[in-house]
Amino acid sequence: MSSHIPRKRFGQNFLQDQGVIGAIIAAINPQHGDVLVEIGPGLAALTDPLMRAAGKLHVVEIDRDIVSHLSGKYPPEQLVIHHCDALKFDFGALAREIGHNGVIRLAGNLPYNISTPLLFHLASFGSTISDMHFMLQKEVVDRMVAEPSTADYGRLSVMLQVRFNMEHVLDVPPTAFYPPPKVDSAVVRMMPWPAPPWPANDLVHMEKLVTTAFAQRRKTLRNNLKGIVSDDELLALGIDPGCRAENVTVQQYVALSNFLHAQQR
Ligand SMILES: C[S@@+](CC[C@H](N)C(=O)[O-])C[C@H]1O[C@@H](n2cnc3c(N)ncnc32)[C@H](O)[C@@H]1O
Repeated sequence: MSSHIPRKRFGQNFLQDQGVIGAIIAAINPQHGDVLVEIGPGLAALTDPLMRAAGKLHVVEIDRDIVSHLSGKYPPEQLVIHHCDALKFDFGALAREIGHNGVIRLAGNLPYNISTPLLFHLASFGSTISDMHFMLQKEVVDRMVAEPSTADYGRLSVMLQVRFNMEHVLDVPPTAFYPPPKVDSAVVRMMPWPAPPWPANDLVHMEKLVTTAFAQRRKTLRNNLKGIVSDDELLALGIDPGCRAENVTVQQYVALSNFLHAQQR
């Protein structure tokens, strides 16, 4: 389908570097019989090798032209195409329907314009997804895996690290794509914690708290959480009220959320 004109509004930057494609497939390590789902197959750079290795592949694609191209190229016994918006797609329902014990594997070179909302959408399906491998802007991957007390550490780092064990897999330069994006890219591996090291009692509560804590990065935690928690309560949890949101560890956010949530009940 060399005639396909890449659509900017769908974040279409197609992988063309065989070395990079091989490295991503090696990182995913697909096995025959794996129940694998790819988001945004595009012109099948990853789809083809994933499908061949697993024997069968499900894909979620929004672009009608790409859907008709793929359905003409691959038989439905090998490639099952879900023509829809990944942001609205119910991956939990698909996992219940096709998963191994209700669990699927996910992969994709994600459209960068929706990467953050898509990550939050996917996080909501929890352990129905056994692992995810995604290509994203490098800047987003840096934020996902960031350690506390660094400029990259924020809401995304905390809310993903509490649910997933994450690993930066490789960096990918713009030249690996057609057309080349303006930014560097990176591949990240995300695995739900089998037993969360810091179990949060209510992730919705924690998300609201973390969003409030990071509302103004340069303000102290005391100021951002005014009226929500006292200095004494923060100190009792081992958190310095005079620090900034970026200095608070995931474990401390969990402890704070669990404490405040228990008080509300
Ligand atoms: C960066 S391209 C990757 C294409 C291909 N996997 C590759 O690596 O060459 C992103 C793909 O996601 C698709 N896409 C964009 N927005 C989408 C959405 N909301 N839901 C599902 N697919 C989407 C695009 O049409 C495109 O095929």
